[in-house]
Amino acid sequence: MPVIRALGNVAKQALLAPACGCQPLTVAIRNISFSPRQVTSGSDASFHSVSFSETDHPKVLITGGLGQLGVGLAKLLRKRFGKNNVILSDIRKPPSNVFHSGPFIYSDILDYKNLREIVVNNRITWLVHYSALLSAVGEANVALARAVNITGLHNILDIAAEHGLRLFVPSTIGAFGPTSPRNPTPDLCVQRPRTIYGVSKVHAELMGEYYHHRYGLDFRCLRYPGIISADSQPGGGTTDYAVQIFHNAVKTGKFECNLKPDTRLPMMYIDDCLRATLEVMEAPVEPLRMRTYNINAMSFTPEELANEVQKQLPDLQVTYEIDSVRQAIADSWPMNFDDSNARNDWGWKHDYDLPELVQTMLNFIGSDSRIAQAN
Ligand SMILES: NC(=O)c1ccc[n+]([C@@H]2O[C@H](COP(=O)([O-])OP(=O)(O)OC[C@H]3O[C@@H](n4cnc5c(N)ncnc54)[C@H](O)[C@@H]3O)[C@@H](O)[C@H]2O)c1
Ligand SMILES: C[C@@H](O)[C@H](N)C(=O)O
Repeated sequence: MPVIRALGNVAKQALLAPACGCQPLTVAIRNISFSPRQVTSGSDASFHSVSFSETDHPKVLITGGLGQLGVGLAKLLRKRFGKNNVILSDIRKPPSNVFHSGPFIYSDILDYKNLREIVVNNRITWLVHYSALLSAVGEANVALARAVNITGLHNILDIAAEHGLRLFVPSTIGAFGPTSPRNPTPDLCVQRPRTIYGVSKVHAELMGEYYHHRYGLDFRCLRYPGIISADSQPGGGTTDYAVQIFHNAVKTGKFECNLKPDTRLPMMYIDDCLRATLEVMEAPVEPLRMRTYNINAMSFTPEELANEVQKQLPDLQVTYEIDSVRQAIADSWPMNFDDSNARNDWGWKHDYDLPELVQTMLNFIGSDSRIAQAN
């Protein structure tokens, strides 16, 4: 493949002569949807040029879509872009309501060719990469977390660069560690997390930004706080207690918390999180001074959350049985998140503070359990 070899030579020259600057190379690469994997492997794959008119809706693929966040995001994006323009994917079997609500496809992010086939056959233009092992589950299975969160991400980056996709990868408050400023934590500061989850997310931030600067990849990343949702279960994180308390409060009136009562962490209601994701994906390029932004809504401790729930359900009894792994993780994470750059650059604004969050969660779970009892 002479074109690929020629590109490889250009890339080598650019690396050997950094004084020339990489901008011309970046522009050339961007225009032909260059994939670093194609050049280094010398594969026979052809280049793809994806052109869409301004009025076309994006064609979106969501990986890891059956977790806490993916189904809600698919619903939001389908409302905006049309049901068939948003494909959910995962390695798990979808429940029937999800299967019947729009396109679903099997996709293992560790299988590069399968991913490429899906992107090509469905003419994907936006990729939302949700697959991951979260903080607590990751510590219990470091090898798998490393494979999914790091090797999987490499596949995603290469596919996105190769096919000129707009790529969203969420990061997290977990991308910070005990040596980061914790109250508040700004966008740019020391990031030395102590979990495989955090390490893999810092890696994702850096690799995405590198691909953006080096190859022109349209990479967008938000660092989410702990996300709280009523109709989807968290996948094994440190902030899961803040979801479980609502279910237990409604169903049993008792909750055993696995974090200490004064553990303060940034949190957000799922509707705010998903709206932020859509907004940053739709944002024009010009105001995006950075490619990775903190977003925040509120910060609270288990005790403060319990007090707010008890305003509605005064009989709720909360006890504490500390999980040492989760506690150590939480103690190394931000207590308050500084998201002023997101607010200034692309207009981020949250809707839900603690009282609205609690009211909304209890309404949702309460009505859900009343329906279940009636059936
Ligand atoms: N939920 C939160 O509080 C939160 C906070 C910050 C960041 N995030 C990030 O948002 C994203 C979505 O989070 P979530 O809470 O929905 O996660 P989750 O753990 O609930 O779901 C992750 C999904 O990834 C899938 N998956 C695992 N291995 C896979 C593979 N090899 N190929 C394809 N899919 C695979 C799982 O089956 C699962 O459905 C993650 O990247 C997470 O790090 C979440
Ligand atoms: C904070 C977030 O990344 C996830 N909910 C976790 O606790 O692991």
